[in-house]
Amino acid sequence: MPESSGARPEVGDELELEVGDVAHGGVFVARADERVVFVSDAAPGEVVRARITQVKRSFARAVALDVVDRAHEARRAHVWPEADITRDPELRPGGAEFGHLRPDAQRELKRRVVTDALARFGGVTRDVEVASTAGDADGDGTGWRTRVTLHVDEHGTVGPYAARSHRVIPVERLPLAVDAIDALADRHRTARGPGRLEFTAASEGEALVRPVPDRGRATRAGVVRERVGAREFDVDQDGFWQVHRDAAATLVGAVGAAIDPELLDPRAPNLDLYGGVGLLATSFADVGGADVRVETVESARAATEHARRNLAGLPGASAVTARVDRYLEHLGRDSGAAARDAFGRATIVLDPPRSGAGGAVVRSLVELGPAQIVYVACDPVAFARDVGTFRELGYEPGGILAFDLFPSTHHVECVATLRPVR
Ligand SMILES: C[S@@+](CC[C@H](N)C(=O)[O-])C[C@H]1O[C@@H](n2cnc3c(N)ncnc32)[C@H](O)[C@@H]1O
Repeated sequence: MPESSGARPEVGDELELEVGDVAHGGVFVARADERVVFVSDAAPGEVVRARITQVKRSFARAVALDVVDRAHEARRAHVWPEADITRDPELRPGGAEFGHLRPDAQRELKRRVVTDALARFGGVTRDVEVASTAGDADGDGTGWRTRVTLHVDEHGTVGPYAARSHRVIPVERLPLAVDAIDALADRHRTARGPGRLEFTAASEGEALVRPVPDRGRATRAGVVRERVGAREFDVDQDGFWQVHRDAAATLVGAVGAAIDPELLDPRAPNLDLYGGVGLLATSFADVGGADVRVETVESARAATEHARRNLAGLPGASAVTARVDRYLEHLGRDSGAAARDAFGRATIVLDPPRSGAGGAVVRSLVELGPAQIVYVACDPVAFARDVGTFRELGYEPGGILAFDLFPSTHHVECVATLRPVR
């Protein structure tokens, strides 16, 4: 067993650490001098030599320099050679925290994070399996990103940032990106800086790059076309779209499967909250037909305008630009008894940003009393907190699914159904 030095760790210290379980954020828990140390580039059970990179009052951070003993059975050479443990940590690009482990082991770690978050913050004891997308079943965790941002430093060097830093790291390849972006980025190794380059590979057309300088004007973002099954969606080059090449289809299918058709009233005021360009509004039509009433609510006006056009083939669909919290407050305040009764028959899908919906939005949703809620979440802790609030207010989770829509990173997507306990 490695020994603790007994002294408070300092930034730059190199220690031998015994690595425990995974924590949220792509790091692993170890201890030095009774202090929790979150170690990156490690794996549970390993003994690593690690360098302390940050010391806070209640915890420290460290990065693994090499594995001293008990290398994890799923450890492999990192899919991004520049991010490998054999490199100086200062020169490792960030954004692929699990790339040193085989995909099955990555999904097992994500399972533990989701399961633990649900128990701790949501009070839900549930083992949630993490599924790969159909296209990734035999994959190695590469070739999936259709959106990539690279940074340009003041010398014109292009690359990702190092982990927890704004230092640009030049790299030979972008293994997590789809081939079209990898090839295009190869032709943009230097650029006029400082600023960033935004790469997009939509389902239709060539991959695109858009320079966004820190000073001065960026070129105007164009519109790209995405295809999901037989449907097409226009989206601004700088607007939100699910990043994994299979994510949109996976989520439309998962939300459609999560909506109970028996509870979907086609004439109720159904809602698709945080709707973007209208992607998940189409799940309502998949379950209940093109005439199902559904309003998609999104704060970015440009996205809502696309949503209106993207959903034009669905007569029951509408799109409004609004912040969800204000939209729900307004509904709660201004609805008469008949409208409130109608909300009791509604199905509501919500897909908030990483920070989750938050207590106020959850309370407003529960006040509307919908028949069923489908919650799509990209942060397990924010999701679990919101599930906890739903439960306090009388909505219980039914099925909870998780998908590995961000292979080789620590991110994971969850989809939960919530119903009132009547
Ligand atoms: C995770 S994305 C989901 C988009 C869409 N459901 C999809 O799958 O393509 C979250 C969306 O919420 C929007 N958004 C963020 N905060 C919001 C708010 N307070 N009210 C309404 N929309 C918001 C963002 O612009 C973004 O389009």
